Amino acid sequence: MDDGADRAIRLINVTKRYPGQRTPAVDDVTLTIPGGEIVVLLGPSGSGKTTMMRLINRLIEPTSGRIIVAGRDALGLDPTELRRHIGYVIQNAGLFPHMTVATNVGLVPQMLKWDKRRVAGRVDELLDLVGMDPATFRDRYPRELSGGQQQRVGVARALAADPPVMLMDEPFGAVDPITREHLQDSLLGLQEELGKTIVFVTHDIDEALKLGDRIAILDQGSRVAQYATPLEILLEPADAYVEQFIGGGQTMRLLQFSRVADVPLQQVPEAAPDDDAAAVLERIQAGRPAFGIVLDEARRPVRWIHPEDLGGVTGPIGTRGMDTATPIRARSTLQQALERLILIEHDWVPVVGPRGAYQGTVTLGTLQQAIKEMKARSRDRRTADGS
Ligand SMILES: Nc1ncnc2c1ncn2[C@@H]1O[C@H](COP(=O)(O)OP(=O)(O)OP(=O)(O)O)[C@@H](O)[C@H]1O
Repeated sequence: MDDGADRAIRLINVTKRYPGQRTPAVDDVTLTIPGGEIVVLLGPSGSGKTTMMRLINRLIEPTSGRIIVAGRDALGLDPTELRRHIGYVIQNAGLFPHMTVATNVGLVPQMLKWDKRRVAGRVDELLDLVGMDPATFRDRYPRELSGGQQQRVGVARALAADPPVMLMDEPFGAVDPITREHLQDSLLGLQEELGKTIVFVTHDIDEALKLGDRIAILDQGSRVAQYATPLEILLEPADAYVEQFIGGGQTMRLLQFSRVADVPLQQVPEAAPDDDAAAVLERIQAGRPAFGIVLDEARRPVRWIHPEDLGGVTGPIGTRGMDTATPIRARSTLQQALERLILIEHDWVPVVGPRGAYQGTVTLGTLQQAIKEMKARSRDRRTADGS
């Protein structure tokens, strides 16, 4: 069974002291990055994040300590061999300006002496994967691309030899906020498909919360102030340093990255257009507030239905009721649910899962309750720990 252990990265008592520097850039750091996860290194300027990345792919050597990549001692491997197992993406993509997109993306396969046709096939496949049409983009030069497109090409290049490990050093730091969101979403989509071990460096707490399966919050010398899931960091910051990093707005952040799928949804009576009006009326009258949802034969939400829609009606309910408007997906964040609730006329939104099938309903009350419970659980845990 693959539990990710063979793709993990381990830093064991790693120290890096640059020549002539009084304090080490990385000071006795021990950290395990589990295989198949996105681990975000979050820390202020100068905390040694880039140094850690460069140590992992052996662009620089540690002063002391051990680094294990995918089960092998990185220091015992030939650096070129090691870098074949590690994709590296940096800010501004680091594309070679005098090479076309195709040449940039195909660099590593070419180095590995793949034949021309295989390289070309792989380049097109990768451009597709990062959402760029190969026919449009393969012969362009980096200067003929937007910043976001350059980043996508940078990601494609890093994925070229299908490395199990990806190091991403502020890859989206230099693009506008909207492009940045798109790039983050497409990274999450890619990761769902590829399951790489990804180390991702950022200054931005929101980016860290959105992307990280775990986040390592670093202080000077890469001291690990806290290493935990986004939820744990928000609910139980380890110390004042971490608290200051999270800043205010803890509740907004909980809404921002918690998913609708993770909270208990309200269940309301369900009906089909063929159901008998009197029977449906009886079922929905019992609820508080009294309403139900009409689903089509694929369980997709169609209409909300209230007692006043059904008074005196005989036979099937047919098209009575009010359109549900667009449902939200279970994968949406609570913040997206809140935004939808504020924008629409009624106070509830249907939630759908795969193939648009109805799963439950979200209301302002659902959101309020979910946040209260998250906070209470964390308080209880802290009390139980005696901390
Ligand atoms: N080649 C070098 N020679 C000497 N000192 C260096 C070198 N590279 C980095 N440093 C120092 O090591 C420390 C950590 O630098 P590093 O670039 O790893 O930090 P960082 O967390 O990535 O910062 P930023 O977020 O600003 O990129 C800094 O104090 C920096 O000045």
